[in-house]
Amino acid sequence: MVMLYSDELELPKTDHRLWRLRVDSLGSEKWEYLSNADAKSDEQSSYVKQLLGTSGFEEPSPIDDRSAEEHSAYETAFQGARFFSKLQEPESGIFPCQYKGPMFLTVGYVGVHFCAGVPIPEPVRIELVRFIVNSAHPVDGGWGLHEVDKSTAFGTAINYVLLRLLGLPADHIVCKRAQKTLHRLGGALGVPHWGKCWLSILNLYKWEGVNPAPPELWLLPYALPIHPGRWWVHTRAVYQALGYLSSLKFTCQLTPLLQEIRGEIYVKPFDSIDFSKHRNTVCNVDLYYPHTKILNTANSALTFYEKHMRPNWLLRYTNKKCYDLIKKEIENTDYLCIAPVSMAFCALVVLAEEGKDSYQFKRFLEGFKEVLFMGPKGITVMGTNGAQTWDCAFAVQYYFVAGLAEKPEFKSTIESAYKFLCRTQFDTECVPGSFRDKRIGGWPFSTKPQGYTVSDCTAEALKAIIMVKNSPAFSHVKDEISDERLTKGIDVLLSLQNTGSFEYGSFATYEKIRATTALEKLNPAEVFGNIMVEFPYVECTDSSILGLTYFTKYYSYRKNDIENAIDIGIKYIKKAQGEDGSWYGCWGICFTYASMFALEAFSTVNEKYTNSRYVKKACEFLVSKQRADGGWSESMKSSELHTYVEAEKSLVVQTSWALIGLLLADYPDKATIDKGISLLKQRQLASGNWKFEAPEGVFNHSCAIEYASYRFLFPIKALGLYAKKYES
Ligand SMILES: CC(C)=CCC[C@@H](C)[C@H]1CC[C@@]2(C)C3=C(CC[C@]12C)[C@@]1(C)CC[C@H](O)C(C)(C)[C@@H]1CC3
Repeated sequence: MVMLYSDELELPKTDHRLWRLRVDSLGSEKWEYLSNADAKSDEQSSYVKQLLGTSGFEEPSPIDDRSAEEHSAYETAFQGARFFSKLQEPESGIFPCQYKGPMFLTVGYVGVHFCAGVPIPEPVRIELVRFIVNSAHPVDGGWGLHEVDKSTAFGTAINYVLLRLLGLPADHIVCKRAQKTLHRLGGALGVPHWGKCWLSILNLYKWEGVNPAPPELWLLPYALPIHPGRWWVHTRAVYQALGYLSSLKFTCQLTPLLQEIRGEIYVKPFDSIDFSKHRNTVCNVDLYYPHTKILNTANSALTFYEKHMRPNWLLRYTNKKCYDLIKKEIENTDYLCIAPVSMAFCALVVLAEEGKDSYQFKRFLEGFKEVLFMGPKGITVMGTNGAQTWDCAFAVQYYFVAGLAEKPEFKSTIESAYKFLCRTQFDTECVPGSFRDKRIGGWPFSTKPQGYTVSDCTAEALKAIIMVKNSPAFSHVKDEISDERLTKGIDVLLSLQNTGSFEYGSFATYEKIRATTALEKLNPAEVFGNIMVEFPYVECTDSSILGLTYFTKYYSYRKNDIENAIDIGIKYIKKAQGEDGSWYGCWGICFTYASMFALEAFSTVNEKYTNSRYVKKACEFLVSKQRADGGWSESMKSSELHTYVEAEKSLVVQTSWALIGLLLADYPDKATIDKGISLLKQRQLASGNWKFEAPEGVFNHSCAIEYASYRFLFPIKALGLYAKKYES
């Protein structure tokens, strides 16, 4: 076991044998801490034992005593699948994972509890502290936007405040180091917009120093491109609630503890600061997307309007409208809201409107349990309430690709993941007036109650389901979902393709692109890129094509529409290819991830290395990045800098992505592929596990996020494809 920083410091730790993960049939994941007595009659699941390293996890026995290199690719995939199947929660069918990385989400959970005066359960408090301490930068003791980032003012200020609110004294070594780093970065005045909002909510900053997020935007005619109903769903959701909170200058009561913290996070005395002068102060280290001139002008005008012109009646009217919209969001997502950032802001709005003892606020407190996730380093708030649908869809597909799905060892893994996918399809529409599209037939990224269709999640889930439905080995469950329901999925998918004036043929994430990307000029978040409107994403376009092409193999429903959609989708991908043959990926790291998806999409329309110049160029790009040890290793820096940057050493997931691309493209040089395959074999432990190496995912160009299942899913696929092609 690695010695964690929190252990070195002898910080309190809970008894990891007492944690249980409760998963319901719709995939909601909630951690519980039991008493010793209760724990005796309630065994930890296999997943939890493995994750927390408590005793009793039964590792698969080694294949035999030959060395890793001597095993075939098929045997390696098989062994990997044996391990991975043990991480499935058998009842629900999901593969839980601590979907962690971002370091700006826990403030939502702690902030809401603090504002409402609701105590955080002691075991959770202890583990929240551990997680933050264990994620501190090893050199300077600060925190960044995400776990593997350099220290920034945002990360350091917010996580410092959290540690203090969670009970760590200011003279604790962890706080002292962090404070020093924060001061070196100029103190909390330099935190970006969302950080300023949180600090203001916590009475540690003043709202007059925060750029406006006027709720009045909701009163504009929808025809205007700037109407928030046209923004990217996440930004829309965050600013809807923030508009309400900031316009009311929502803030919690000043306590002696807060007064102390006020004295710790700035480089000068709190009372001497004129906050109104710091709306645009952002620490250089934090800045990813600087303000445009037009944003600064708009902010100045709006600040003037809010201070001198906004009538009270108008504010009351707009906030009522905002609250109505928030209530709709709550109803559409069963209190989860689209993701934890907006969830916390919405919880505060509900606290303000309905009070701490209301049913609605209590539901939020319950809902928060679903985004907290325990791990060996402690507890953190995840990027979403999990990655359930996404991981199940891949698991089902890749076991099939590798020829494993129908093996007796794995039939129950596939059956329960498939049933989960069938249960997760949307069967209700959103409340009218929510600015949401039709969703019946679609699939989410996480769970059905979360309620948001994602294009590629719909496509990948559809594909996985069709595989099971058409496999004779699973004929007994083929009626779990009707063909008609699949056609509804197709309807949703087709409805998501951009066929208007924006980025013809592409797919975005949750909705069609609703306004020009020029709106990005008004991006106020400072630390993220591409957040204002939906964008054409190559990965989403590729996955959607995969779903559509696979569907046409078995069904003739809307044949012409689908063929046309595939055709314009492929054309879009060709147009989006970079000079060097690669594509920039937005949700995985980075050029390797996107190039794999593109090559897979091409392969389904029979464009391969020998007959397509696009494919040939993409293969050449990938091959040019192979390292001497046969592996690939793209770094998170690629996503930030938009140019290929290599990490220190070859990585299992990166290597798998590159290999999958090359294998599906029928890249002719087997020796190149062999070298990559042997790296995957060597990196596998005898149990079938592959060690976690580096975050695999990313969002908004700047924030890394971990997909814990990828280190199994993609090697299994790569090895399986190889075995099918080269091993008889
Ligand atoms: C800027 C804000 C609001 C931050 C909160 C975090 C969310 C925006 C992130 C966390 C997880 C996240 C990266 C996700 C996605 C969108 C943005 C999310 C929800 C999607 C659904 C986009 C489409 C992708 O292909 C894929 C399905 C992989 C991801 C999954 C996670």
